[in-house]
Amino acid sequence: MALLEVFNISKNFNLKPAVDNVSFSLEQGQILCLLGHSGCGKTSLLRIIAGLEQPDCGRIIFDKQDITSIAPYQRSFGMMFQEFALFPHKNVFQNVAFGLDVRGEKPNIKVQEMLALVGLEGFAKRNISELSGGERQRVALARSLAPSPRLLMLDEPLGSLDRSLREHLMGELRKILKQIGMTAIFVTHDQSEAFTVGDQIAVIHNGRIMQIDSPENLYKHPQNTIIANFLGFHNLIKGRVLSDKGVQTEIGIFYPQLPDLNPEDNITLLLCPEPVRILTQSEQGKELEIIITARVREVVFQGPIYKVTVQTDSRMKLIFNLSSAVSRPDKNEIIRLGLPFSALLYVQDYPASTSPG
Ligand SMILES: Nc1ncnc2c1ncn2[C@@H]1O[C@H](COP(=O)(O)OP(=O)(O)OP(=O)(O)O)[C@@H](O)[C@H]1O
Repeated sequence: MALLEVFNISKNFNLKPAVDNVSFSLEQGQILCLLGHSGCGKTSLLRIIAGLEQPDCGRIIFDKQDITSIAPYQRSFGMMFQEFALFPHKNVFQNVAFGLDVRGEKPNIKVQEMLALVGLEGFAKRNISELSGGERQRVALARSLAPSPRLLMLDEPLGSLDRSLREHLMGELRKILKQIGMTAIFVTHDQSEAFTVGDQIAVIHNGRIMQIDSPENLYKHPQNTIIANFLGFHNLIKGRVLSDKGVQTEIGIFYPQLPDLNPEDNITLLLCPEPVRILTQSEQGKELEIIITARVREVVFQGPIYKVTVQTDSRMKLIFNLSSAVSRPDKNEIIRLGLPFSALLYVQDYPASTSPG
């Protein structure tokens, strides 16, 4: 049974849709990430759920109650923003106690509990100016969790931190939210953040949800070209459906799993960048393997992988992730690459003739 249900929410600003017919549901204790480029409508959607903005149409149900029109404070939701706005003149304890004070609750035990939860025991008397960026974010998290919100909304909470700290804190954040079973919506434009923190990810484009899925499903089965591009997949290959359900492309005829399509339909296939291997000169490809012969154009070492750009005879550029445990291919070398057939996926063109679900 879903805790939060959002039905057909839309919101226009100056006649332009910021949120466009969005529906989704969220179970108790789940973390949903709203992922998308700047300006795609993530914050607007969050503000509508928080009650800070009224939708033009649609309904929001929380714990079986229609909350679409009720005031933000009556929703008992928590929020944490990138500009965490801690009170600089109050110490750590007073900051975390803020939401409890407002409700007239005695803060002592709860504040200590929250500081322990975020790994800041012993920090209660510190001034905010004496904290690092990461410690401030922990205080902000403790402050938003202290009043035990029914739903926590986080808008780019790690955006202002440097990369290594962000990477550390995103894992911590998920652990903390899971430890207390908090239901949360987390807004980010950063794919790795969404993959680390979310149970579910909703990819948003022009105010619409393109796909809502687990991180793994999203990565393994991006449904359309917008999502594939957003996830950083480069190998999008145009093709034409043949009468035997094969697909004619510039680099050969393939037989990927296809939805119900007609012969002569023009479609796009995604060739995933991994797993891929280089075949030796004499080696035959394995059964059920796609083989591509191409010239190496660029090799970039990225730790566990080489990012290898190759160019086929038909001048198509493709990019693959090759394990850096094998020897580095040379620039201009002609190589044969082997990929499993499962690396070739059908992706819907977007915008398409039919709108996404
Ligand atoms: N109060 C407002 N008045 C007018 N236009 C607005 C308002 N709030 C948002 N918009 C517009 O709605 C669109 C979506 O904005 P929103 O802030 O929701 O996007 P976002 O995905 O959160 O972006 P970012 O990641 O940059 O914060 C943008 O085009 C923005 O300019």
